[in-house]
Amino acid sequence: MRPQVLTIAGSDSGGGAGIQADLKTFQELGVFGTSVLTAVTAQNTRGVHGVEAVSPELVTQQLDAIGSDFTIAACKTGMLFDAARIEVVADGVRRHTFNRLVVDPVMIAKGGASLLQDSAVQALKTSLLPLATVVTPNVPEAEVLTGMTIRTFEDRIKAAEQMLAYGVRAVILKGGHLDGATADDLVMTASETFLLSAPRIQTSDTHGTGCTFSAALTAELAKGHSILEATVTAKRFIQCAITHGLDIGAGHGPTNHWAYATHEEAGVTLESITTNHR
Ligand SMILES: Nc1ncnc2c1ncn2[C@@H]1O[C@H](COP(=O)(O)OP(=O)(O)O)[C@@H](O)[C@H]1O
Ligand SMILES: Cc1ncc(COP(=O)(O)OP(=O)(O)O)c(N)n1
Repeated sequence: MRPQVLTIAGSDSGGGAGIQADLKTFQELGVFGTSVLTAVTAQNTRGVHGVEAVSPELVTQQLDAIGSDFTIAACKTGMLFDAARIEVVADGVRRHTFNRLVVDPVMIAKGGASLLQDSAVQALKTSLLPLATVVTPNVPEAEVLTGMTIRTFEDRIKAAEQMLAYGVRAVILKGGHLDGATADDLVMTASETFLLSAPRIQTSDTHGTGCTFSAALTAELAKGHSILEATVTAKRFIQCAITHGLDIGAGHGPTNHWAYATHEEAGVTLESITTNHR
């Protein structure tokens, strides 16, 4: 039987991010995708033009519909909108024992639109992160979660250590927003730290990179792979998807969810890092 997975996220009408990116990624990686919608955005490659949240009651009904009928091998969260939705999602994850949980702490879209209310950050930290197997912040999201300014490599290590202390099993601090010839993601568990790197692709077509990466990670965890194995495959998936972009729309275009199946991936490396933490 195919592993069944769940994404709890917002809809991107443009199809490059959110629920749509997650389901395309699940399909490409051979797992059966289900979804719980938290919000609907009117969105295209140019930006977010409108947002409306789904009621907490309907979020709960969706979670219960999935949890009572499917065997969810892994689950991810994306856009959660506000503290009320975070609380019902955390409650549903607990009640239905969705054990392998990837939290992509989506806060701001590439165009600058807010996808999470500022007042929801505390709920994210105290209600959802303690349930998470992996949290996958980009640098601005990690700054909000830790209250730190992240500039140097040391800052990234300290921020990841702080986020581990929120109760997650692993932190992937993504480097898409940094400069440099490579896009480097810091991967930290309680016992090990790694730098996962790939050549940085010069493109503005990076809409939905974070959603796609976390969905690929979720799919691979659902297949029973370790956090590290799943992370490496997710990096390969997103590297192919960015490298072979689709040039759709006039703004930040979507990545190519088909590319992993049809192209060789080149250049992903994993390096063990020695740090002072346990
Ligand atoms: N231009 C790029 N070239 C190669 N990899 C990239 C590029 N931009 C982002 N990535 C990678 O895509 C994944 C998502 O990261 P990021 O873009 O930082 O997330 P988000 O979409 O949440 O801001 C990470 O593995 C990151 O290193
Ligand atoms: C509905 C919805 N969810 C999430 C995002 C953000 O996606 P992300 O992968 O972080 O990509 P960018 O916004 O950085 O392109 C979104 N835009 N919409």
